[in-house]
Amino acid sequence: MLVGHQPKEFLLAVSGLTVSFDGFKAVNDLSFYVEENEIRVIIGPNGAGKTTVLDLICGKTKATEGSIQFRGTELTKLKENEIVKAGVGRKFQTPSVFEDLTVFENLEISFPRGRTVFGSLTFQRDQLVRSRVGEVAEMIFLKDKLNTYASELSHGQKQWLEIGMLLIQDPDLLMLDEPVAGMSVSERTKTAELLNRIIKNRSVLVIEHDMKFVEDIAHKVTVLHQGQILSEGTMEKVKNDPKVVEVYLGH
Ligand SMILES: Nc1ncnc2c1ncn2[C@@H]1O[C@H](COP(=O)(O)OP(=O)(O)OP(=O)(O)O)[C@@H](O)[C@H]1O
Repeated sequence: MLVGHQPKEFLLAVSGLTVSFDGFKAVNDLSFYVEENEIRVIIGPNGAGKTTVLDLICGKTKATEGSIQFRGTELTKLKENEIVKAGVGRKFQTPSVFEDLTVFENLEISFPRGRTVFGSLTFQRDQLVRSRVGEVAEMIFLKDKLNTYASELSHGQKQWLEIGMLLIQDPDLLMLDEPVAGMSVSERTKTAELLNRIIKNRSVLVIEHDMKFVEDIAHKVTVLHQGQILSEGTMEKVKNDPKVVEVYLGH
């Protein structure tokens, strides 16, 4: 057993993770480890099990077997809302911002602990929320759009706003499913900049197909194929791995 050997600094330790859908193992005995302040990218062909891995971590899908340890907490036993409270934020592929609210309001309603605070604390809380909204808006390049309705934002700006709505909750692990799909080249560059900035306080787990973007952000890449790891390491290493070229990059 390697238990005593496993270093403590992993933020996320996935081991022996398996999920069967009517006997079909979409994720099959998968193990990988994400460090603090790491950007990990999961790549792989369609149907490899990438989205299912994020579904398992955020509790949307329950594991058939295996373990997901997050800072020592076993996530497979928790409900989705408990996993969010434990510090895991997940963004889905399509933006789900509130179109008829402004950027400010979208960020404000995402601030944790709800809006009802009684008595003298209200003022302090308002100040805190406003300053945090300002900080996050700056980070996601929307500082000058605070009063703009989300419906008027570009697709890329909506994606950033949704990242902001997660950031305002200060998660320790942020999971993003194809964050740059549909973005312009300059928006992609800015998104890479954004991710590199936000990992000072957290780790990021990204599913991505855009290899240029993966090169720009990944500290480490995990290549999935048929629910298992085909290859793992730096982008340089995996892109030169003949197995990866054969099943994914060569196509
Ligand atoms: N709830 C479910 N019930 C049955 N089968 C499922 C379910 N969720 C996923 N699958 C199957 O598991 C496999 C992995 O799907 P998944 O969406 O995780 O792949 P992916 O790597 O994210 O693919 P893509 O790049 O196309 O998004 C697919 O064959 C899919 O049909």
